Amino acid sequence: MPIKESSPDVVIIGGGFAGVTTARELTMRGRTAVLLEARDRLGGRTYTSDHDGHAMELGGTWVHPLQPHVWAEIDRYEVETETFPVLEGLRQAVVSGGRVVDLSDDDLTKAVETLDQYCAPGTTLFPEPYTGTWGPDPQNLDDRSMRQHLDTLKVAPELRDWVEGMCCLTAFGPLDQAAATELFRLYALSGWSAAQMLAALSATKLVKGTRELIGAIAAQARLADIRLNSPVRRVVQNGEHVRVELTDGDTVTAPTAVITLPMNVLNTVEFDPPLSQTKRTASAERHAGAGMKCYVRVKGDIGNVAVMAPEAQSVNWLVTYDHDANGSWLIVFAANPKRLPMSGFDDVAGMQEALQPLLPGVQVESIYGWDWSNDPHALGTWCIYRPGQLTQVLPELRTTEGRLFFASGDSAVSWRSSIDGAIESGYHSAQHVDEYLTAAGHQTLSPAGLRSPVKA
Ligand SMILES: Cc1cc2nc3c(=O)[nH]c(=O)nc-3n(C[C@H](O)[C@H](O)[C@H](O)COP(=O)(O)OP(=O)(O)OC[C@H]3O[C@@H](n4cnc5c(N)ncnc54)[C@H](O)[C@@H]3O)c2cc1C
Repeated sequence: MPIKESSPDVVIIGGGFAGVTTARELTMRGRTAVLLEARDRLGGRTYTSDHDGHAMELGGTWVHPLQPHVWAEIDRYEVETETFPVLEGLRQAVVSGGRVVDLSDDDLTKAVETLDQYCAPGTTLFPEPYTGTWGPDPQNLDDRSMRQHLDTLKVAPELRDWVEGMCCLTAFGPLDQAAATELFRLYALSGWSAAQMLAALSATKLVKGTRELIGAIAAQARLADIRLNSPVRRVVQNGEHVRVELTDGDTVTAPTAVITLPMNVLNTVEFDPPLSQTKRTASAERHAGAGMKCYVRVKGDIGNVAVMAPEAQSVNWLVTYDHDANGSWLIVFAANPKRLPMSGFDDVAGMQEALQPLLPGVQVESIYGWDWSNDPHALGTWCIYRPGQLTQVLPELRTTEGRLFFASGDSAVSWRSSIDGAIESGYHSAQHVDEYLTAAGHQTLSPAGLRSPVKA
């Protein structure tokens, strides 16, 4: 049915995990929705792409049982997971003092203990991390950057450089722009344990990719009319409804709308009346996540290796993804792509130069990745707040404005900046919309798929 003719209960803007979960949860409540997604695919900042025989994750990848919402979905749809990277025989190293220092098991234990030390304020700052609240902050840590907090760490250079590399991986942006509290929060969510945090952030992935999971959720959103290639340009609230205008001139009207746009993208859509000043300021300032993740094909079998590097290096982490007789695929993370001596994903020589400090002598054959920061529908990577944004921005990003409800991994209660957070926000937004519609007297449908097979 053309969008013009449909009259759903809700318009959902955005088809990432937040939007698709909202659509499914609304279906479960007998509510109809039109979901408008700008891209030609679902998934948003998760993107499983087939390349060289691999289902490569160009965006969100790692999931973990400590993340309750995504794990419940994995369990529900019986999605297969696998451990990654291959820990057995993994050579771990850190770039320190201009050389590659191999880390023994003892060294790694010390490095993880140093990370515990770095994250220790998370114990008092986030005593109940799953509630999205925070404790007293007499030292005003909310205003501290990761860089400033690193400067308080007095340890051996190799340990400091390893922890600095971890900060780069988490911030995925310049360390003076990322809030120290972001790492404390992840530590608290992981049971106040650096070892568990490392596992939560990089140990488990989906065998067939995140597309299998979002596909399973979308398949159950039976009362949602999911429209791809449907970029929204304007959202107008007037009287009894919300009118959503697409760039192609089409419109869709409903009593409510759920906005799942990334925080950095909010200002690219016109809202009438305008969104709150705090939401607009947050979107203009952006969060700090602006790094580059890509897959790099190198010559020869380099074995299973993971190398961490501090901020002075243009590449801050690499890990073997796979290898065969002819070569290996690496996953490469650069927290600050402006430091990279390369012009684009076709600049093999630039990437080869960037990798030398981590893997001396390595020869690069090709690069495969996605430029999230210049992607108009993302304008950044995962959401890492700047100093001060936790207290000044987060509660407001979730706040309903009239008939507009907000859901996003960027404003989730617990595992914000992850797939889990996006799913969690979808649960909440659907519940809030349903309550609103019920209070306003809108009847629910009995969705065909949910009707009881038992005849009275
Ligand atoms: C490189 C990278 C690595 C990551 N690694 C991990 C990881 O390992 N584990 C993890 O849990 N998380 C990871 N994340 C974070 C995770 O992917 C996100 O937090 C999560 O996917 C966000 O989901 P969302 O639905 O809130 O937002 P999005 O996925 O961004 O969805 C928003 C949707 O809105 C659409 N949209 C934008 N503008 C418009 C418009 N005008 N009209 C209509 N639609 C529009 C977008 O196209 C998009 O589909 C990573 C992210 C990146 C970028």
